[in-house]
Amino acid sequence: MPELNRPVTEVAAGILLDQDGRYLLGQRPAGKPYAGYWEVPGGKIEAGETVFEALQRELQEELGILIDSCEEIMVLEHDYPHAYVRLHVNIIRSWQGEPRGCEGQQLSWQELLADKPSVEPLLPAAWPMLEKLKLILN
Ligand SMILES: Nc1nc2c([nH]c(=O)n2[C@@H]2O[C@H](COP(=O)(O)OP(=O)(O)OP(=O)(O)O)[C@@H](O)[C@H]2O)c(=O)[nH]1
Repeated sequence: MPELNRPVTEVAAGILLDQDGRYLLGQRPAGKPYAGYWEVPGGKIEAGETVFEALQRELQEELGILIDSCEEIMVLEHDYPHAYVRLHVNIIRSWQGEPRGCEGQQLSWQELLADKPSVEPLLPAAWPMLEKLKLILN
C-alpha cells in the first residue's frame, strides 16, 4: 500500500512471447528514470484507457507493432523513489509486425528456460514478472 497521499502510477507491461519460447526485453532510453535498465515493454496508462488500449498504444510507439490481444498474469506494486507504481502485467502472444526499437532503444529476445536474462541490470519490478511467467508456463 502506498503511504497516505502518495499518488499511484498505473502502468501496463506487455511480455511478448514468441513461438520459440522467447520473451522480449527493451532497454530504457536516456532521459527516463532508470535509463539503461532493461524492462518489459509498456508504460503509463492514460486517463480513460483500458490496460489493453494502453498496451496497444505503448507497443506501437515503442516497438512499431500492433498487438491483437493480451492476458493479465499479475498486478504488482513497487515503491520507487520517483513514483509508486502499480504494474498490470500481461502476456502477449499475437501481434502484427516485427518489433524494433522505435525510440532508439536496444531490444533483446530472451530464452524463457534460461536461469536469468543475459542482459542487465533489470528494473527491480521486472524480476517478479519473470518469476511469475516461468511459474505459469512450466
Ligand atoms: N514498462 C515498464 N515499466 C516498468 C517496469 N518495471 C517497473 O518498475 N516499471 C516502472 O513503471 C513506470 C513506467 O513508466 P515509463 O516511464 O516506462 O512510462 P512512459 O513510457 O509512459 O513514460 P513517459 O511518461 O516518460 O513517456 C516507470 O516508473 C518504471 O520504472 C517494466 O518492466 N516495464
